[in-house]
Order: sequence, then structure tokens, then C-alpha cells
Amino acid sequence: MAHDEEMRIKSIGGGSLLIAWQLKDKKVLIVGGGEVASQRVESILTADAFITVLSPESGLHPRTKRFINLRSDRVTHHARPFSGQEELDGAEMVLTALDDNDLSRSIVEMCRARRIPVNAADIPDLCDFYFGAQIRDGPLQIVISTNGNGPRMASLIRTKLQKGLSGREGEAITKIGQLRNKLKERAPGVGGQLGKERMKWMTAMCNEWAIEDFILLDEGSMDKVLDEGWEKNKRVPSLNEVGVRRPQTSWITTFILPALPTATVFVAGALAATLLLTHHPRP
Ligand SMILES: C[C@@]1(CC(=O)O)c2cc3[nH]c(cc4nc(cc5[nH]c(cc(n2)[C@H]1CCC(=O)O)[C@@](C)(CC(=O)O)[C@@H]5CCC(=O)O)C(CC(=O)O)=C4CCC(=O)O)c(CCC(=O)O)c3CC(=O)O
Ligand SMILES: NC(=O)C1=CN([C@@H]2O[C@H](COP(=O)(O)OP(=O)(O)OC[C@H]3O[C@@H](n4cnc5c(N)ncnc54)[C@H](O)[C@@H]3O)[C@@H](O)[C@H]2O)C=CC1
Repeated sequence: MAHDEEMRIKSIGGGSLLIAWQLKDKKVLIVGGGEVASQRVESILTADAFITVLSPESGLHPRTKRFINLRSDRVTHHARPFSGQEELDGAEMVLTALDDNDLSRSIVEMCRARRIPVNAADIPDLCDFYFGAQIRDGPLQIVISTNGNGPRMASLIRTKLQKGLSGREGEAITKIGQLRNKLKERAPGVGGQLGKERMKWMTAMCNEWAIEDFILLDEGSMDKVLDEGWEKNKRVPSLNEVGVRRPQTSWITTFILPALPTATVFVAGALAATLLLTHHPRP
């Protein structure tokens, strides 16, 4: 083994596991109903879980109230203070978002005893997992975590990353998901030689097509991708071969629009210069 690789393996550690936790129809208890709790409700709702919010009515943030009122299919509110460990019955995940550090700590201890995964928004040291800044676009989910070091910085890095995305990646990935399902219908089964070929072909498709190209696929052209590609010696077909055309960008969008900001500054500069030169102060 190369020395570098040996050193790398020996120094692995000090992070946390980044996973996409499946919470569909699981029961999540949120103790507290303030601003942080309202953000938790949204994150957990996105994962299709059932949520119980435990907080006196007076402590509810307007956004938490909105979730309780508009998503009563998934969000239940118990308007009372936390009364003891029976509150944890049936919970498969617990989040505290409280302005009471001692209560938060004792709820974490109760969860530990019951082996319920728990996050306390105010006590990083006791959390089983942290939340992170999120980018979501359909099935695309990006989490930015600083592992407890700089939550605000996580948020700012999210903004930076977002600028590098077109906003249509989610749509493309949805299409890729559909194509993969269709492929699995044609070539079913797990593992083995067929499984290897399926993965190799999907990898080649993703590597060779531009992400925006997948957006152009519909039901019919997807079948064509399989007919002209997978069925023909597992090759990668061109867009043309599957009857799809990239929308033509006109010369206005290609040349004029991108140059507009520079052109505006130039024209403004020229106007200012003209004004200065033609403006003769009265003697
Ligand atoms: C450990 C963690 C536990 C957890 O909550 O899971 C935790 C803990 C604490 N946060 C505190 C403060 C702030 N948190 C934010 C914001 C966010 N905090 C989030 C996560 C996490 N916060 C986890 C680590 C994640 C990571 O390290 O990457 C984000 C990313 C996600 C989310 O909460 O959903 C979300 C941004 C979401 C977005 O914008 O998209 C801001 C800024 C703001 O509100 O704009 C501030 C003030 C400025 C600052 O401190 O940076 C304090 C009080 C510190 C004190 O008293 O001084 C504690 C407790 C402590 O540290 O002791
Ligand atoms: N992780 C994160 O993203 C962040 C975490 N924090 C931490 O999160 C905590 C909560 O912050 P906010 O939501 O802004 O506070 P907040 O003051 O808006 O909410 C506190 C909530 O606790 C509830 N509460 C108090 N005692 C209770 C009890 N006995 N039983 C049930 N509910 C009770 C109140 O009704 C209220 O809903 C703070 O401790 C803060 O340090 C703060 C900012 C960001």
C-alpha cells in the first residue's frame, strides 16, 4: 500500500455520518414550539413523518401555528408543558427546541435510557445527530454541516453553493429515476452479470449526457433511449437518435443578454463623460 493511502486510512475520523434518514410515517416528537421548532417541523414534514409538537399555546411561533393548522394530517399539537417520560411513548425520534437548558438535558437523558435518537438544539454535545443547512430541489438534497462549529457559516455556504446550481437539477434527476425504473423493468433482478451491466450503462449515460439533456426526455423518448442504447449493445445513444432536440438558443440570449450589464455601464459612463464635458459653469 502506498504510504499516503496508509496515512489517510490511519487518520480517518472526527466527522459524523452523512446519511439521508428515511422517516416516512415514523413518529417524531418535538418539544418546544418556537422559531427553531418551526424549522424542525418543516424539515421533518419534508420526510413524511408524523409529528407531535409539545408546547404551551403561548410559546408557539406563528410559523409553527401555521403548520399545526394547515397540516393537521401530519402535525398534532399538545398544548401543555412537558410532563414527564410518558410523553416519549411511541416516539421514534425526539427533538428539543427549548429555552430551558435543564429540561432539554433531562429529556435527552430519558431518550438515552429508551434508545430513542435525540437532537437538542441547545446542547450540541448531547445530540445523536445535527441538523444542517439544506438545499432541496425535488429528489436532490444537499446538506451542509460544519459539525457543530459554525451553523451560520453553514447557511452562508449554502447560499454560495446555490449560485452554482441551475435550479433544474432536481427535474433532471427525477427523469433519471424514471429511466432507471424503466431499465429495471426491462432488465430485472438483483446483482449478477446483468446487474453489473445495468450499472455500467447507467453510469455511462450519466457521464456522457449533460444533466439538462435528461430534462428533455418524456415517456416515449425514454423508451427510445432504452431501444437505441441499452438494447443495442448497451451503448449510449445521442439525443438525435432518440428524437430529442435541444431548444435552440437565439443569438439574443447567447450574445446580447450576457453583455447587457457591461453595455449598460459603458453607456452610463459615456453619458456621464458627455455631461461633464458639455457642462460649462457660469463665470
Ligand atoms: C449543533 C447544532 C445542533 C442542531 O441544531 O442540530 C446547532 C447548535 C446551535 N446553533 C446555535 C446558533 C445558531 N444556529 C443558527 C442556524 C442554524 N443552525 C443549524 C444547525 C445546528 N445548530 C447544529 C450544527 C450544524 C452545523 O454545525 O453545521 C442550521 C445549520 C440547521 C438547522 O438548525 O436546521 C441552521 C441554519 C439553517 C439555514 O440557514 O439554512 C444560527 C444562524 C441563524 O439563525 O441564522 C445561529 C446563530 C449564529 C451562530 O452561532 O452561528 C446555537 C446557539 C449558540 C449560542 O448560544 O451562542 C447552538 C447551540 C450551541 O452551539 O451551543
Ligand atoms: N439549532 C439551531 O438551529 C438553533 C438553536 N438555537 C437554540 O434553540 C433553542 C430554542 O430556540 P428558539 O426556538 O428560538 O426559542 P423560543 O424561545 O422561540 O422557543 C422556546 C420554546 O420552548 C417552549 N417551552 C418552554 N418550556 C417548555 C416546557 N416545559 N414544555 C414544552 N415546551 C416548552 C416554549 O413554549 C417555546 O415554544 C434555544 O435554546 C437556542 O439556544 C437557537 C438558534 C438556532
